Amino acid sequence: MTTVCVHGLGYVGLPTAALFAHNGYDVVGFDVDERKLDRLHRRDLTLGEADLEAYIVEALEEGTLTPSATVEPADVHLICVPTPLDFEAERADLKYVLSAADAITDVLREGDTVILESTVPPGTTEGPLREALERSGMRAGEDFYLGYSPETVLPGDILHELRANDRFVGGVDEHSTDHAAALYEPCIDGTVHRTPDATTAEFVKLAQNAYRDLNIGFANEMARIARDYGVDSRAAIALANRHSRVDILQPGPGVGGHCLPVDPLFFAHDSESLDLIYSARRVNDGMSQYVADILEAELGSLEGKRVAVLGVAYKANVDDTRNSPGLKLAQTLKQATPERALADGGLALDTRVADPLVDDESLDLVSVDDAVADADAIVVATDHDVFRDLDPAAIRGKMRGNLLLDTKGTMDADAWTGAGFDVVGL
Ligand SMILES: NC(=O)c1ccc[n+]([C@@H]2O[C@H](COP(=O)([O-])OP(=O)(O)OC[C@H]3O[C@@H](n4cnc5c(N)ncnc54)[C@H](O)[C@@H]3O)[C@@H](O)[C@H]2O)c1
Ligand SMILES: CC(=O)N[C@@H]1[C@@H](OP(=O)(O)OP(=O)(O)OC[C@H]2O[C@@H](n3ccc(=O)[nH]c3=O)[C@H](O)[C@@H]2O)O[C@H](CO)[C@@H](O)[C@@H]1O
Repeated sequence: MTTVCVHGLGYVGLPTAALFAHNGYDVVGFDVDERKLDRLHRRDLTLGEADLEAYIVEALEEGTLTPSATVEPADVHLICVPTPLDFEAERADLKYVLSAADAITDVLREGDTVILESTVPPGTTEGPLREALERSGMRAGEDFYLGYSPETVLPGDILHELRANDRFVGGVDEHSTDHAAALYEPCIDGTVHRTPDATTAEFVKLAQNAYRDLNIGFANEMARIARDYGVDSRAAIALANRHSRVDILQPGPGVGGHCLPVDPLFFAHDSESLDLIYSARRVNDGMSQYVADILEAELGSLEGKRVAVLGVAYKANVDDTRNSPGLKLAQTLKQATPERALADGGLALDTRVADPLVDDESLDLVSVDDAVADADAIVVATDHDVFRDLDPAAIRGKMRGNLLLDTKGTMDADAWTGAGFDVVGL
């Protein structure tokens, strides 16, 4: 039986380990975080995706997936470790990838395959990763196989996308590409595309996320322009999308998560040709200030006002707050009352933040009821289903004011207007 060692059991590595374990491979999951391994041994999974949790637990129960605190020799090593970006330097921090490579070097045998799945700047597999692995004394493409295959699953729908998405696989030579592709082919329903080389596969991953960030940036710019013309941006976008060659995404309070605000900037690692990519980042990052400006315009002034921000998960129906637009908006609002006004005896803006899906003591969250109590305005920053179930009349009864600023276009505007709200969107 082919043995696989997965390095890094996070959002990407754990589902991937389970995928291989369910498809006839004998999988060891290695992570440097012993608490994570402990939780896996106790079957304590909190991924927020029930079908995925069941799938992982099944692999653990069947013994085809074994969590391990040591790196084991294996026919295949899959690297799924973090690749943070140093925003100032615009350089990816490859220390986790290189430390995984060092660990692999200790157990690497002739004929083994190493595949990097983490998102990285183009050239990482052919360059630093290859160099680190060849310290074993073996040559990539000759003594062992080396390739890159990006993960493209959408958080919120990971199990389905893990099996359904097409995959891109590029090796440092043709044999490496073939070995890596043959590994994934029996496990997924999507097509495995062989890319000309590893660098192209790395590039494709970044292109996908940069394109999505750009498209959302365009939608956000449309929303700003539409407001200037008194046009409903979402209605206009829906109509524009009726054209078979137009597919504009939706405006919102910013682009959050672990990937879209970060990955496009990986292109800057060894290129100075970025332009639109920076513009999209600027537009998307500017949305929290834009939403704060709309709020101020609608309320007349922010001084002494109470605002409820609903939603700090970075997107609908997840509990992940990394690069959260809702948190950034709350932060922007907290800094919104000018010091001058405060010095003149003015009152600061009181912002209260709620998200029933997020359980994080460091965030100072309150319940939705507490957030809206005596509030002048509600700003919806995440399109969770639970917010659509809120009762507008009951909420109106608790509030001082009647403004609903729905940045995601998710609430039933007629129902909220009917309950006495002024509903404003992006
Ligand atoms: N989260 C996503 O939706 C997503 C999707 C596609 C690609 N990616 C990319 O996949 C990579 C992993 O992301 P993630 O979200 O799974 O990260 P994560 O933080 O959830 O998990 C990474 C895991 O790696 C472990 N780790 C760190 N160094 C290690 C080492 N040397 N050896 C073994 N384990 C180590 C950490 O303890 C952690 O458990 C990143 O490059 C990310 O950009 C993420
Ligand atoms: C190309 C692509 O599809 N990549 C996906 C992406 O996953 P993600 O979860 O980060 O992506 P999104 O769901 O797009 O959310 C991001 C933010 O954009 C906001 N948004 C979204 C749509 C819209 O119309 N208007 C918006 O404003 C949303 O609220 C949220 O804040 O990266 C993963 C890791 O690389 C990939 O694996 C995964 O395939």
